[in-house]
Amino acid sequence: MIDRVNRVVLIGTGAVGSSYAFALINQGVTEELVLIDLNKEKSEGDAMDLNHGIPFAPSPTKIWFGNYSDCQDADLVVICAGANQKPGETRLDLVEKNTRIFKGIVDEIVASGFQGIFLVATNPVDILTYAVWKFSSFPKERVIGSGTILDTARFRYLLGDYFKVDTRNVHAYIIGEHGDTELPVWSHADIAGRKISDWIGTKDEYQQEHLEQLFLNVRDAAYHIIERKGATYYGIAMGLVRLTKAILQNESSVLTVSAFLNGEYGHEDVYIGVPAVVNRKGIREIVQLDLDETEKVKFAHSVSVLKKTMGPVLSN
Ligand SMILES: NC(=O)C1=CN([C@@H]2O[C@H](COP(=O)(O)OP(=O)(O)OC[C@H]3O[C@@H](n4cnc5c(N)ncnc54)[C@H](O)[C@@H]3O)[C@@H](O)[C@H]2O)C=CC1
Ligand SMILES: CC(=O)C(=O)O
Repeated sequence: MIDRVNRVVLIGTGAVGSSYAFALINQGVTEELVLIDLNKEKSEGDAMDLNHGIPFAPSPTKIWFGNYSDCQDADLVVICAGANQKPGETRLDLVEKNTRIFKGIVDEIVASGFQGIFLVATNPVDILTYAVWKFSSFPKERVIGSGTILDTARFRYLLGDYFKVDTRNVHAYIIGEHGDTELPVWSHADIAGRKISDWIGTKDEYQQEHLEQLFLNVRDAAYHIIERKGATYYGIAMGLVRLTKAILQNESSVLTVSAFLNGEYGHEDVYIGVPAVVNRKGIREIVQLDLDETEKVKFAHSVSVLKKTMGPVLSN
């Protein structure tokens, strides 16, 4: 339970940021929420609008349009600022633009005296989480990216839908880059303790090729949504609230986040999506799944694509 006043500072109140703010107050997760955006008018308007919903919230949240000095007393700074993908663009296409934006933002946050935890959602999220770690010089445990939390949620949702079971009984992870090289960990995917591979064939309609297509729908979900409505935001907003709760309420929950690898999974010096135990201190530990050979190769490919992309941008 919350035993002190928690403050969350949100940088970037666009589609993702404002959806996060809305979901956060609806779940009564923090006592204070500060909104910051380059577009001050929008951010100020959001603070007014959200405050008017507080009488309907499960518990009060004090919300205001603020500035970087408010980060000094923050427990968590969540960054959703920056460009999003236009139809046809990949997340990696955003790397240069958003890294430049992040340098300015992180410098301001650090200058405030902030001592809490960074949570990054802006894309390409794995590389920008690495950039925050590098620009801030914070301990790696206190810099977290949303990683594949959304992809894992999409995977569980689609598996639950396919097998007609509650998604909360589906235990399955998407790991790797939050992007085109991500992979499903089929070797450790189960429903209620029974491996997904064992469900195949138990009914005529359960077929392996359907699962392959299901994963492609997970991997390409952002493209499918962006084609239809220009951006995705509700899913990630709820994922960010889930992470916020795990952190502020010291849950030690296992969530797939972008975490710094220092030998885990046989790789180092990269932020990438893996299951990790998340609590008030940030990332307590990475959960190392015993990947099969195919999964190891795919994961290594994902690591190499991230390193190759961020090399020219973050090498100095
Ligand atoms: N990690 C994930 O799973 C997901 C990540 N995203 C990413 O989240 C990011 C934000 O997406 P949207 O909210 O749709 O974009 P948006 O364009 O609606 O909002 C971006 C906001 O950032 C603000 N901003 C830009 N530069 C800033 C600066 N220097 N300081 C403060 N604020 C600044 C803008 O004024 C704008 O309000 C994108 O990079 C997008 O790709 C989106 C969905 C899922
Ligand atoms: C945009 C994005 O990263 C997503 O919806 O997965």
